Amino acid sequence: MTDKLPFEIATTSVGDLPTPEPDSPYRPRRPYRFSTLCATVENPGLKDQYGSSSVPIYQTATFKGIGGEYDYSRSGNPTRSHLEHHIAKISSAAHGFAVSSGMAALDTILRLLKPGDAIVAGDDLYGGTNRLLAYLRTHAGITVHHADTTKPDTLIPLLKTENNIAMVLLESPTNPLLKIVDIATIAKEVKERVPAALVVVDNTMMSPFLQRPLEHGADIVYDSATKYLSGHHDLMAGIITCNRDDVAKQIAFIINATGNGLTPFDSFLLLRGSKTLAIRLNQQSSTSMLVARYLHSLGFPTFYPGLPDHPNREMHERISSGYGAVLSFATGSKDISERIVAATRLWSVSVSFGCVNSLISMPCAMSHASIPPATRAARGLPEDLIRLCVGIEDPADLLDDLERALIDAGAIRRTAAGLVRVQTSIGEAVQKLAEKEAAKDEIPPHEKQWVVSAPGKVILFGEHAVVYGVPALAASLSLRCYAISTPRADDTLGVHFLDIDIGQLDGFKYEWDLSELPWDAVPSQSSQGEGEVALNHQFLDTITSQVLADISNAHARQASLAFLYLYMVLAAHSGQRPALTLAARATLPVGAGLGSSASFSVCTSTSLLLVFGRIRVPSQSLPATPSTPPASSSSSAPTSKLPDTLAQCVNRYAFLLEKILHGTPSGVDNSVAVFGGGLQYTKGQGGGLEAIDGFKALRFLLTDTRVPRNTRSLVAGVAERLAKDPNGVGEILEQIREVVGRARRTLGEEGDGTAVLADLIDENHAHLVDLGVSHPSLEDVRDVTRTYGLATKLTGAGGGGCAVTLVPDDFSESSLSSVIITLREKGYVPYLTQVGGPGLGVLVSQGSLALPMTPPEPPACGIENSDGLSEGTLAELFAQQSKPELGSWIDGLGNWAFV
Ligand SMILES: Nc1ncnc2c1ncn2[C@@H]1O[C@H](COP(=O)(O)OP(=O)(O)O)[C@@H](O)[C@H]1O
Ligand SMILES: C[C@@](O)(CCOP(=O)(O)O)CC(=O)O
Repeated sequence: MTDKLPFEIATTSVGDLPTPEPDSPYRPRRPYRFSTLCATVENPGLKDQYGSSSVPIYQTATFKGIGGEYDYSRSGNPTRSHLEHHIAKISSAAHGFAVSSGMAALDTILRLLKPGDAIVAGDDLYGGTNRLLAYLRTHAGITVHHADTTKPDTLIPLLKTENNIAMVLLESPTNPLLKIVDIATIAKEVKERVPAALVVVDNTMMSPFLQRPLEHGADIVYDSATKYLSGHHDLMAGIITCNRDDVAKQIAFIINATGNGLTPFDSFLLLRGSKTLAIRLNQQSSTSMLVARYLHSLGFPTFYPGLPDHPNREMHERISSGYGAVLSFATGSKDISERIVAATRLWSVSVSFGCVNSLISMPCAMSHASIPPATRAARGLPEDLIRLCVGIEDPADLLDDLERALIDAGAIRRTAAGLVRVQTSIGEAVQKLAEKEAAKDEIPPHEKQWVVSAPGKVILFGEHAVVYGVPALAASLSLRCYAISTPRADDTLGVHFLDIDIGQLDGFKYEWDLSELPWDAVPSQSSQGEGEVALNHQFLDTITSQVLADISNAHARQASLAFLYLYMVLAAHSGQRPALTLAARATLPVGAGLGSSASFSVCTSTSLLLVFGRIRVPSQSLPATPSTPPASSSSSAPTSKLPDTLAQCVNRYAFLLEKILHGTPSGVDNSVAVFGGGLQYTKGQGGGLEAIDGFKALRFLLTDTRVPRNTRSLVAGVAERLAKDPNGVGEILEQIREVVGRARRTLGEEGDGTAVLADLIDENHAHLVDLGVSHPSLEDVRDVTRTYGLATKLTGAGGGGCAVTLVPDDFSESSLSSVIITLREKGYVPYLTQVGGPGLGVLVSQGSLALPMTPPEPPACGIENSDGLSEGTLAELFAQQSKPELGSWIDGLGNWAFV
C-alpha cells in the first residue's frame, strides 16, 4: 500500500467562466477557478436588504402585491433563484433550474417530447431512467430505441429524420461499470443528421466540477443533485442546465406547470452543499484512485476510468477533468463478494452515491436487482460485482477497512511475500460449475409447456374511424382468451380450438405433418427490427391453398392460417421445427366485436415467440405487483410484471396475426390485449398509446346480439363507402373525432361526467349508423336499454355482434336486473363486466399443482395431485373446465406475470 497520491488531482481552471472586471489595466484578473466559483455565491440581480452573507431561506408560498418579481413559490422563489444562478454559473451555462429530484429533472426534460417522437437512449441506463422511459413508451406514445451508446456505430444508424428522433439521452461514465460514452462525437453526429433533436446528458457521476457536457455539444444537462452537488445525503434535488433560450423557456414553463421546483429549504441546503463541491470531490477522486490501484494491484478486475487500461480512458480525458469517485471490482465469486460487503465497517452498505461517507454495495443484489438476471448477464454485469462510492474519510482508514474485509472474506491472504489474492480461480471455478449446472437444468423453451392469456376489449368511442387515424378509446375486459402450447414428440403440429363449433363437443382439432408443410415458400425476412412485421401475401395464399384447402369452417381456417404463418416464419428463421399442439379457449364470445381475434392473436404469438426463444420470461417472478391481479382471478397466487420490451415485441407479432385475421386492423384491439387497462389509441407513425384511468371507475353492460358478422368485411365495407363518397364519409369521420375528443376530456375531468358520456355514446352510435355498420338487433338492444334511460352503442365492427351500455353508478340494481332479464328474453346474451384489467399474462412458475413443464417424452404430461396420482394432462384439464370456471382454474395454476 502506498502513501503517495498516484495521480494529478483536478484543480482545473475553467477557461470560459466569466472573468471578473479587470481592476487595473496593468494587472488584469484571471477567470476564477472552479473552487472559487463554488465558494462564492452571489447574484447581482438579487441583493439582500440586510446584506446577509448567507442566502436567506424565503420559507413562503406566496408574495404580497401585484406585478412584483415573485408571486408564488411554485413559479419562483428568491432562495431557489439564488441557487439556480449559482448552478448555472458553476456549470458555465446560460440557464439553470432546480427541481425536486434527479428523476424530476429527467421527467421535466422528457416532457419536451410529444406523442410520436422517438428517443435514443443507452442500453445500460440507470434503472430509474429505464423505468420512466418505459412508462412514456406505453403511456405517451414515445418510441424508445436502446443502443449501445459506448459504440457510436450502433447508435448512428438510428439517427434518421424518418425515425422522428427528437432526443438522444446519454450518460458517461455509466454506472456501475464506468463505461465511457463519446459525448462529443455523438453530439456532433446528432447535429449533422437530425439537427432538431436535443442531446441530453445525465452528468450525475461527474458533476459540473469534472465534466461540463454543454461545452461538448450537449443541449441539456441534468444531475441528480442528491449526489455530489449536495454531498451529504440529506436532501433530494435535481438540476437542469442549458444554453438555448427557447429550451430554457419551455423548461421554466414545465417546472411551473408541474410544480416540481425545489423547495426553499432544500434550495438553501443544496446551495450550502455546492460551496464545497470541488474540495469534496477532489478528495474523493484522489482516494478513489488509490483504492482502484490497490484492488487492481491485487489482481481483481477493477473498473475505474483512471486506471491505465480502462477502455476509452483517453476519450474520457478529452471531455473530463477527473475520474470521479465511483469504482467497481469483481471478486470471481458472489459468495466472497457478499462476505466482503458484510465485513466492512467504515464503508456502509447503502444505495446511491456522492455522499461524504463511503458506501459499498452489490449492484446485482441492490440498485440493479430489478433487472432480470438474464438481462444483467447480457449486459455483462457480473453477479459478483462490488461497487464502491468513495467518501472524504482518511484514505488510510478506508483502505485499512477494505483490506480487513477482503481478508475476513477470504478474498486475499497474507503471505511472506505480502498480500495476495486468494486463488480466485477456485472461486471462479465454483461459480462456473454452478452456472453450468444451472444451464443443464435449463430446459430449452421448445421443450416447455407454456400457458398464456390475454383480455378482450371494448371500444367505447372511435371504432372504424380509428382505421383512418382518428383516436379510439378502449379498455380491456375481464373476459379473456387462454392458450396452452404443449410440446410433442412426433414431428407433428397440432391445433385445438375449443370454441370453434364444427358440430363436435370439443371444438376444432387438426394436425399437420411438419415435413409436409410448404417450407420453400417461407419469406426470408420475418421481422424488420423494432418496426412493423411485414405480411407476405404470397406466402399466405400458399398456406391457404396447399395446407388449409380441406378446412371448410371459416373461423377455423383463419385461426389455423394465422398460427401456421407465424410458426413457419419463426421456424424458418430459427432453423428449428419443434413439434407442438396449441390449444386455445376463451371466455369471450368469438366474433362478437369484443376483440376475440386480437386476444387470440396475442395468445398465439406469445406462445410461439416463447417456444422459439424470441422472448423470455423470468422463471421466478419479478417483485409482485398487487395492483394488477388478473381481473377474473379468485386465486391469491402472486403476480408480477412482464418486461415492456416483451410486450412491445408480442404486440408487433400480434398485429401481424390481426392482419391475417381481419385485413386492415387499426391495431387498437391487439394493443389493448397486450397492455390492458384503459387506453387511447391512435394508429400510425404519429400515433401511439395513452393510458386513461377514468374508465376503470365506470360500469358497462355488454350485450351479444348473437348475430354473426365479420370484422374483415365490415371494415372493408366502410373503406368502399369512403372510396365512393370521400367527402360525406370524411365528414362523418371528423364528427367521430370530435366525439372522441370530448369523451377523452370528460374522462380526464374530475366529477361525474356520466351524463355527458351517455350523450356522446348516442352521438357516436348515430355516426356509426351513418357509416352503415349497425344492425336491427343492435338497434333493438338500444331500444330496450333506452326505456330504462340508458345509453347504448354498438362496439367493435358492428353488423351484429355486441352493444355496450353505460351503467351509471346510481342506476338501481333492480332496474339493472330487469334490463338483463328483458335482453335475455329476447335471445341476447348480456354480460356485466369489469373493464381495465391486466393485459397479456404468462404463467411463470407452477403453483401447488405440479405443472408438467418438460414433457416431450410421452406420457409425462400428467398432473399429479398430492397423492402422486395422475389426473390427466394439463391440456385435457383445460378442455374439461366449465366456461364460468375456466378463468379462475387457470389463474390458480401458479404464479402469473402480467404486462
Ligand atoms: N378462441 C379462439 N380460438 C380460435 N380462433 C379464434 C378465437 N377467438 C377468435 N379467433 C379467430 O378470430 C376470428 C374472429 O375475429 P373477429 O370477427 O374480428 O371477431 P372479434 O370481433 O371477436 O375480434 C375468428 O374467425 C377466429 O379465426
Ligand atoms: C372496427 C374496428 O375499429 C374494431 C374491430 O373490432 P372487432 O374486431 O369487431 O372486435 C377495426 C379496427 O380498429 O381494426
